[in-house]
Amino acid sequence: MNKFQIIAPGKVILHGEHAVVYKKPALAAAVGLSTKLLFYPQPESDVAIFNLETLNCTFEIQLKQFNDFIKDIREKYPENKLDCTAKLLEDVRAVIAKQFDGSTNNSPKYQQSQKTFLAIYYLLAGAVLSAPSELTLKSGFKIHIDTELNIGSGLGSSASFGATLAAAFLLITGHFDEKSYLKLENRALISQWAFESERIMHGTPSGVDNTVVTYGGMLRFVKGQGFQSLNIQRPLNIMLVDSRVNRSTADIVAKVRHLWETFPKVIDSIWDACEEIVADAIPLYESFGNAKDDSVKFEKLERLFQINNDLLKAIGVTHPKLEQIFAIAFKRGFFSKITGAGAGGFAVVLLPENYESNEVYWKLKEELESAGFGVQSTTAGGEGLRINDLDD
Ligand SMILES: Nc1ncnc2c1ncn2[C@@H]1O[C@H](COP(=O)(O)OP(=O)(O)O)[C@@H](O)[C@H]1O
Ligand SMILES: C[C@@](O)(CCOP(=O)(O)O)CC(=O)O
Repeated sequence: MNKFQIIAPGKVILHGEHAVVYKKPALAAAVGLSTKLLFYPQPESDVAIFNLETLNCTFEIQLKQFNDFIKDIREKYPENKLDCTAKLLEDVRAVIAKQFDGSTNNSPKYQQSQKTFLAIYYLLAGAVLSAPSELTLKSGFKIHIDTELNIGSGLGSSASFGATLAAAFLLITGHFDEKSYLKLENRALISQWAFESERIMHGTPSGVDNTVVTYGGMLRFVKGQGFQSLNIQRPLNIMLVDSRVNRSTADIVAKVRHLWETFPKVIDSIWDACEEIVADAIPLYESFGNAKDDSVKFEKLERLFQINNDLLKAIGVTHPKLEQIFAIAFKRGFFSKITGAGAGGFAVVLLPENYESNEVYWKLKEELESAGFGVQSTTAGGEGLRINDLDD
C-alpha cells in the first residue's frame, strides 16, 4: 500500500435549516475548510496507530486482536457478508467498552475519545468484513488526522472526519483504488459509511452532512428522500463568523418543535416560506458565473439571505451575539444569516466575487475580529472528498 492523503470538506447550510426537520428542502454546500488524513504504511509493524491532532490523542489497534475479532464475527454471522451493521456496531461497542473498562473518568473529553475510537474501530471492521475478497489486516499503518474545521459547531467536522476515515479504510481493503473512488457507486459507499460514523456521533443524523462532504458542490436535500446536486458554475464566496456561543443543536431543535406544537399553522407557513426561498435561490446559485455581470442576481440573493434570516429570527433561534454580527455586516453593506441550528454557532456572510480587493471587506473583517468573533473567509460549493496518492 502507498502513502496517501485524503481531504474532505466541512459543510454549511445556506437555506432551509430547521425547515428540513419538517421534510422541507434544505440547500447545503461544501465549505473550503477541510479535514486532512495522512496514511503511512508500516510494513514491519503489527499495530494500526491513529494520531488525532485536534483531539490531542492517539489510539492503537493491535492487528492480532483485531483479526481475531473479525474471525469471531465471520463465525457468528456466517452467510450474510455484512447486511446488518447494527449487529456489528453492538459487537464493536462491547470490544471498546472492554478496552475503556475500569476507568472512572466521565469527563466530556474522555467520552468524546471513546466515541471517536468506537467510530474508528467500527468503520475499519465494516470495511474489512464487506471487502470484495475475504481478508485480514497483515501489516500495520499510521493515520494522522488534522482539521481546519471548528469541532462541534455545526460545520460538519464529524462527517468530514468520518468520510476521510471511511474512504481510507475502503481503499486499503480493496473496495476501490486511488482513481476509481470517484465512481458514483464508490462515493455512495464512502457516504454510507460516513453516515454510520455520524450515527455514532449523533444518534439520528439527517444524512445531509455526510452527503455534502463526500460529493461536494451544493445540493438540495429533503430528509428521507435523498439529494440533487445543483449545477453551479463556480463556488460562492462566503465569510463564516463564529459567535463563540456554544449551543446544542438537539436542544434548539427541541425548542423549535415546542413552538411548532403550540402554533402549528403559523410555523408551517414559515416552513412553506423557507421552501420558496430554496426554490428561488437555486436558479441564482446555478447562474452565477454565466454572465459577465452577476450583480443583479447577487443583490437578489442578498435579499433572500435577509428574508431567510428574518424567518429564523421569527422562530427564536437568534442570539444577541449573532445580532451584533448581523448589525456589523449590514453597516458595511454585507448581508448575512444564521447557518445551522442558530442560538449561537456561526453566521454566514455573503461576499462578492472580488471581495479581497474591496477595502470595506477588510474593515468588516477587522471590526468583527476586534469585537471578539472568529472570522474565516472561504467558499461554499467547492470540491468534495478527494484522495491523493503521495508516492506518485
Ligand atoms: N478532526 C477530528 N479528529 C477527531 N475527532 C473528530 C474530528 N472532527 C470531528 N470529530 C469528532 O466529531 C465530534 C463533533 O461532532 P459534532 O458535535 O457533530 O460537530 P460538528 O457539527 O462539527 O460535526 C467530536 O466530538 C469528535 O468526536
Ligand atoms: C437545525 C437543523 O436543521 C440543522 C442543524 O445544523 P447544524 O448541524 O447544527 O449546523 C437540524 C437538522 O437538520 O437536523
